[in-house]
Amino acid sequence: MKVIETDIEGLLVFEPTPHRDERGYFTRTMDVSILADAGIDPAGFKQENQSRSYQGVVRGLHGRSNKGEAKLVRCAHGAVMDVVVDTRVGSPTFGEMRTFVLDDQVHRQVYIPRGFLHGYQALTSVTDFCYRIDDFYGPGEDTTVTFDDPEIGVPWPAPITIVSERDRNGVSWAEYKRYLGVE
Ligand SMILES: Cc1cn([C@H]2C[C@H](O)[C@@H](COP(=O)(O)OP(=O)(O)O[C@H]3O[C@@H](C)C(=O)[C@@H](O)[C@H]3O)O2)c(=O)[nH]c1=O
Repeated sequence: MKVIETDIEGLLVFEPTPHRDERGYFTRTMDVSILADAGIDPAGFKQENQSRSYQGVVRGLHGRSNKGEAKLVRCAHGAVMDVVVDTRVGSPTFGEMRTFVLDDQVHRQVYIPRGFLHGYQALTSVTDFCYRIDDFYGPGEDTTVTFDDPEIGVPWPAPITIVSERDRNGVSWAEYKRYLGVE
């Protein structure tokens, strides 16, 4: 499993080595020693979640108030375009967005530290997305910035088919920055 640092502090990509044969494939999806070497406490994860999305579905951009929530995300079936936005006040990359294609071929995972917005678009007819989070679900702490905020400008690669009510009612990035005490 390769650990790839990105140009955003703390944002890491994990790239396993899948073994393919006539039956299908085998891949490791988590290794506590590799996580620990990368500075991530594997015991810190409290929940693992899985969601299924149909082609074109967009989820996000989601954040969490108070201390935030770190995530280790991957696409178990199909493909997504994953997107993160650094919302850590004082970070040199505050407000910057990065995107990653995650799929069931390369099996890359992204570790998203606390203090980011996160979202993704399903690119395949049936898309299963799995992620660990380092805190228990806190519905009262959900925050949502609108997926189509023009200032953030996420380059969603496919026609958008379904967006939840929560996500349709997200706030603008300008409003979120005011909430963070920026600008
Ligand atoms: C995330 C979550 C949702 N739920 C419930 C709440 C609701 O009834 C239903 C669907 O929730 P949501 O619409 O918020 O699900 P979803 O839009 O998939 O939310 C997720 O989006 C991606 C982009 C993330 O980054 C995740 O952290 C999470 O926010 O599941 C839980 O019970 N536990 C959880 O941990």
